[in-house]
Amino acid sequence: QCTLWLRDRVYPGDLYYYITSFSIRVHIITWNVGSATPPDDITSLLGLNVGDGNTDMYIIGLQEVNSMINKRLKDALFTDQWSEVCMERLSPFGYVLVTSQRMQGVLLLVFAKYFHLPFLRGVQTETTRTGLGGYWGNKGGVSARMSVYGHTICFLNCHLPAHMENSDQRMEDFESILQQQQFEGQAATGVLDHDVVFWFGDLNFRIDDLEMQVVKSAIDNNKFSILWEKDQLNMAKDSETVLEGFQEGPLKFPPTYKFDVGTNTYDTSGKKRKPAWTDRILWRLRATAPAGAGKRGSISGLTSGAKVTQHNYRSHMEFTVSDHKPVSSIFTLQFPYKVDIPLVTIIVDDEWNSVADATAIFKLAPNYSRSSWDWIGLFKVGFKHYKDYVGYVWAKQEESDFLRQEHQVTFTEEELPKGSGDFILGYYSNNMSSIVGVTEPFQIVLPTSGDDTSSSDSSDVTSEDDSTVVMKMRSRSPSPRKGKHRGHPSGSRSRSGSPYQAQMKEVDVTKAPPPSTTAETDCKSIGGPAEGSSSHLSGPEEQEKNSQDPGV
Ligand SMILES: O=P(O)(O)O[C@H]1[C@H](O)[C@@H](OP(=O)(O)O)[C@H](OP(=O)(O)O)[C@@H](OP(=O)(O)O)[C@H]1O
Repeated sequence: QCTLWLRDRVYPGDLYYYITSFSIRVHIITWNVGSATPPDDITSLLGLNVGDGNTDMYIIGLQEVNSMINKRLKDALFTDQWSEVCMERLSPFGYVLVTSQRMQGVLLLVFAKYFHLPFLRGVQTETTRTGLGGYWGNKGGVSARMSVYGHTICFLNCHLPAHMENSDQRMEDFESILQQQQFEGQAATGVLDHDVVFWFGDLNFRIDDLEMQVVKSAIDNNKFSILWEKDQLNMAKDSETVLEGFQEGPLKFPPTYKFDVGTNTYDTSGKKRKPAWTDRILWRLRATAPAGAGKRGSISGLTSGAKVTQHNYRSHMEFTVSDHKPVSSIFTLQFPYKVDIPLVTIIVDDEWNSVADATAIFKLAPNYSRSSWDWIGLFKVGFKHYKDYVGYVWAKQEESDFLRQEHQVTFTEEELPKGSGDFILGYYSNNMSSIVGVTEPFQIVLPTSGDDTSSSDSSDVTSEDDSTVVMKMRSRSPSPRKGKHRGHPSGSRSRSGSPYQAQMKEVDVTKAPPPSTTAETDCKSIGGPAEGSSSHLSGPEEQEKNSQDPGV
């Protein structure tokens, strides 16, 4: 989890506050899965068998995820098998899918421990196709960016062109991805503007010059250093400006390409590909501001000082379903300060023993911009994503509550699970499209009367075109709240269906650029970087709602 300690005091302008240093642990995986279905057990890939439970985030970048499988599942409103298996394995350990992005076979999944959700803000994703001169998404990059406790991080998963002779093309495509991926917001518009960038994927760089025999003999004798200097990416690091600042750990594992499927034997097919480290994980810290900057409150001065420590960088030979081996790396990211004031605080009793106990109090931060479409979800511990709720209530504020600091919500019997279990409450901000407040786990022990209402997984998949598929979560219930619609809190218009449905409706009708979120205001107010927003709301629909919303 986050370690936190007091380090220093600074006086930026009139503000007086503490700088705290904290760290998060990030586990990154890249794997060209070669259109294979997921293996039964990916425990060792995720390190769940050996981990100390201190990983805060999992970032999983896959390439060559079977598009045909996705197309079939898309019709059935399910997600792809790889996303499913990752969620299945990680959710029991408290990891929730924060965001995902898919472009044909290139898939990026971002997971975090559920209690980090309120501090992961401005989540946005991007895709860039570079296949067929930019028209086809079989090659390219998908990224996810966010601020993590006030520090901007971008994860970029690429599948670059194959083959020995295409080293220059790979570099060109990488540059083109960097140029094209622009996020909304003031401080971090491009990938390289983020405090920390992780770049990984099947980058497809090969080992130049050396004969097959030499390469294989170096591998057999664990003399990888002979190969390092002929690795095209290593060579490019010396000459390509765009690679300045990118760092990579030593390649102490055998080349991860190309294997006969089902074996640990390098390619014996007619193609006879030379082994290569095609699958890589690199990172880059944003250039530190000049000395002295930030003393009087410069934002750039305060965003510098991030430190990345790589704990391991390895391949996983035990996985044989693909012609590539997976590669993983674990990092600690250390930052000089931490934004940890949630926008919404929810207070709940330790136990709900009867329906009458099912209440909670929520408090909004003064700068939080609420929407009348905000809701509070009841999640079973081990939930997979923010739509994976058992029940929900609208985060209603009565007009008479307007000046009060605290607001109460009540769950009715139909929103509660039967039997007992551990649950949390999460406050979903419609403007920010994310959870902005969570409780600690509490127990619900209610009389059992029949079926288990814990939700089952499903997700919606929307497609902008044939090559880009964006997964958006939906309630796990087959048809959430069908036939038991809850009224809208304003009372002036009723809303049927789930909060998800309400949100999707708004997404459909809004085209205007999203507004800055209060999260960003929050960051700025303590000197953090201004952020982009992933909010989908603004424009007429929102204005119409605001005019009816007692809380706005
Ligand atoms: O044609 P594009 O869309 O570029 O895709 C290529 C081709 O399928 C390559 O096969 P071929 O060599 O028959 O052209 C294959 O190389 P290998 O079969 O050598 O692996 C590449 O695999 P990756 O190297 O895994 O990306 C894959 O990315």
